[in-house]
Amino acid sequence: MTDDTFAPGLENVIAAETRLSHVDGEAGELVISGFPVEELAANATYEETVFLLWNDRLPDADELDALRDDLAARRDLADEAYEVVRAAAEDGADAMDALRMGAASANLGREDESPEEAARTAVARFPTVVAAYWRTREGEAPLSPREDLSHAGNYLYMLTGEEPSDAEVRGLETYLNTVVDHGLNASTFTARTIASTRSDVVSAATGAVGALKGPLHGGAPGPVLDMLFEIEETGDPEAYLRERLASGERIMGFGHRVYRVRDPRAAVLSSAAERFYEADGDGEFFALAAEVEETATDLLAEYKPDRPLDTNVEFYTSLLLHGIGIPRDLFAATFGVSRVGGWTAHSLEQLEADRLIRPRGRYVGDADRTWTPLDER
Ligand SMILES: CC(=O)SCCNC(=O)CCNC(=O)[C@H](O)C(C)(C)COP(=O)(O)OP(=O)(O)OC[C@H]1O[C@@H](n2cnc3c(N)ncnc32)[C@H](O)[C@@H]1OP(=O)(O)O
Ligand SMILES: O=C([O-])CC(=O)C(=O)O
Repeated sequence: MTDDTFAPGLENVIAAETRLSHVDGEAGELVISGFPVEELAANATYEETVFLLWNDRLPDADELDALRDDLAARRDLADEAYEVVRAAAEDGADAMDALRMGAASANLGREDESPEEAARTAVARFPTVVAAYWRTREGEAPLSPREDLSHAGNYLYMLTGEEPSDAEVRGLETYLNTVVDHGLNASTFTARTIASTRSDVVSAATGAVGALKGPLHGGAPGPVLDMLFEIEETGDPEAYLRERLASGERIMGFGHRVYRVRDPRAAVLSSAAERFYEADGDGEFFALAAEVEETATDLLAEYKPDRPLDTNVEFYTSLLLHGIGIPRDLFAATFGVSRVGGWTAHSLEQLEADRLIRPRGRYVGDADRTWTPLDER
């Protein structure tokens, strides 16, 4: 017997078993490989986080050194991959399109790698793709990755050409750890679907970039920052937000498929971000953002009383990344630089499960057409 239950958007459908992360949407809690996000985000390096996801335990000191060295040695792209990224930047592609093209080329010269090795190659090379794109777009030559810097530190170095401060590295690591994995979100589901066909990890990560790009998923933080600057200009958060809501627009950085309360990652990112604004004497901008958050949640309750809509991860992502100095146009791609850790771990888990993902559709088209020859239509 077949079950004809239709779940548009697959809402509440359990499509995989995973040990990687658990999202409790009612309580507003996120557990990543056994750790509350608050604990992991603030303490781990990104290398420790990906080790944890790939191995289901924390590394000891030797294992961590070995992973750091291995990732660092994989950072540089093949010349042909740099060409792809350069062509994308010179053609005016946005960062997510460039990342998709670069991701697809990330294992050039290494196509024979095992799934575990391909996972490391993808994680190691995503920052190089994004930084090479950015430098080219800014009219500067891409910088070679530095093996002596951490994953996060090297990404910042490749973007700016300067060695980042410890605070910037810690801020970025907190961000990368916070957003590395989040249940069966759209891009992760995409990666798992691709892996379920016994395809490869780099293909899975490349498809996932395409899913992350959309404004309902990873594309929101750029528009959040634009909104905050526009509100700073007008000086009237309530009037601005009312106008948006009255015209039926969605407020970026709010609402979530699973959370019915404030996304726990908002608190983690907000406290990491606040330090940068205070240190830079820009506390007023941070305070404005907090006022916008409060006003937006009040107005969302007024305009959408039937649906609890609260702050999601993207609101404070925009503030933290801006505070660290990541360019606005790279926010979504920097999300990809983190989430590739989750995508690769899910791909490995799905390869292990070895079950083709293939739901059904409910056919709502015509059922009784007869063919009309071309000259009679
Ligand atoms: C990392 C991430 O992916 S986090 C999400 C990042 N995306 C954003 O911030 C974009 C803004 N938010 C949204 O578009 C949505 O809240 C989503 C896509 C994240 C989740 O949406 P869904 O679970 O599909 O909720 P759904 O679309 O059913 O929304 C329910 C109702 O709330 C409204 N709503 C949801 N989010 C918002 C919002 N941010 N602003 C205004 N209204 C909203 C919808 O318009 C809908 O109203 P309706 O029933 O009157 O049509
Ligand atoms: O879980 C989701 O649907 C979206 C999200 O917050 C994420 O991918 O981090």
